[in-house]
Amino acid sequence: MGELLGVAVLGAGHMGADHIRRLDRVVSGARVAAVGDPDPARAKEAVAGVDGVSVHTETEAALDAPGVEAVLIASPGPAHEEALLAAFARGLPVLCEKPMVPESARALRVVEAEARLGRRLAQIGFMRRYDAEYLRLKSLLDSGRLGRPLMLHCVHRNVSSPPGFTSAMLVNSSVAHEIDAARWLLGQELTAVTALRPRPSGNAPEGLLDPQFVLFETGGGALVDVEVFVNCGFGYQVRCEAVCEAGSARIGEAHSMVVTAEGGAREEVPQDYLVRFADAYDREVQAWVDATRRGRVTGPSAWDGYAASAVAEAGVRALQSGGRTAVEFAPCPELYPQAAG
Ligand SMILES: NC(=O)C1=CN([C@@H]2O[C@H](COP(=O)(O)OP(=O)(O)OC[C@H]3O[C@@H](n4cnc5c(N)ncnc54)[C@H](O)[C@@H]3O)[C@@H](O)[C@H]2O)C=CC1
Ligand SMILES: O=C1[C@@H](O)[C@H](O)[C@@H](O)[C@H](O)[C@H]1O
Repeated sequence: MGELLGVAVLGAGHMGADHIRRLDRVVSGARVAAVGDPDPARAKEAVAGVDGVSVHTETEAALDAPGVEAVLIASPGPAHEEALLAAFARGLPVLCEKPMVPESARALRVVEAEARLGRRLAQIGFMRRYDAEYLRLKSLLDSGRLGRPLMLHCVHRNVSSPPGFTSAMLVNSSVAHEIDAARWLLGQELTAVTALRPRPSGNAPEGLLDPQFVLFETGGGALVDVEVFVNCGFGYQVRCEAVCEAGSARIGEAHSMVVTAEGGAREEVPQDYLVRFADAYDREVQAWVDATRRGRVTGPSAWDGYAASAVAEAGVRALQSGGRTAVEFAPCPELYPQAAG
């Protein structure tokens, strides 16, 4: 391994460009060695000012480029399976943006490929596990001070959805974060889901079921509800309140500035996830680089990625049918000791 971990970044769009900047200027111990994106203009724009990086339009060429020792996948979800399997075939450690693979059958193929290797190579980009507020909530719940958790009430709002965002993506791209966070916070699997569709907002693109209200049941008897609203228009808001036997705890309101002036108080609302979760992405990527340089793989696993996809898939079926839908899981390979979270 070189002095700095050489990373190939696949996908140089919104997230990929931000991760390239992060690897180049924020985290220590790594450098961007190669970028792969079928759109060379986008790739070149993302690497402007980055030294020693080669740009490729093919995944394989980026992974085989000189100096590549690890891979960060930030291409669209449907491209992740191929990229993960190509990284596994080369024994390269991977940080893969969520959703690991949107379809659960294909996500399972990734789990099975890693299990065949007999060692973990993949960390999945559920960055909320690295957010300071989520970490405090997790630590409080784990301490038992509030007793057993009974319910999580979650809110997930985006200013607007990107072009091509579908009704299913509200569940398998946006609520995917709450699915992982709930499994991790509660240490319980999500076993059934019901999805309700209120009247769509007039601000949502024609045909998009936005907002949605998604209710999960857990194996331990808790309930998790999520309001997801990806064209709310006013800001990026992610909240979570845990209601337990002996108290409740709420996160998601403490990261903005309140300006008091001219006879009133105005609270700033972040406009997107790159602002709200900036510290979480930094910690996530630093933890990945540090672990990789020590030859270890930590953080959310390929199994967590598969489980999130299986739960989200049941959520999409529930959205279509309007009924309660049970989640079906494949058996968990021994490589992943903790099935839930
Ligand atoms: N953790 C988080 O909070 C967030 C995660 N994401 C995830 O990051 C990933 C990328 O999302 P965005 O950057 O918003 O998308 P984007 O559409 O802005 O960028 C995607 C880029 O990937 C490129 N691309 C397409 N096919 C490719 C392939 N086969 N190999 C390599 N590159 C390819 C496109 O040309 C484009 O430059 C998705 O998985 C998304 O769910 C996105 C936003 C936030
Ligand atoms: O992962 C993300 C996006 O892909 C998704 O579309 C957004 O709804 C989330 O807020 C963001 O964190």
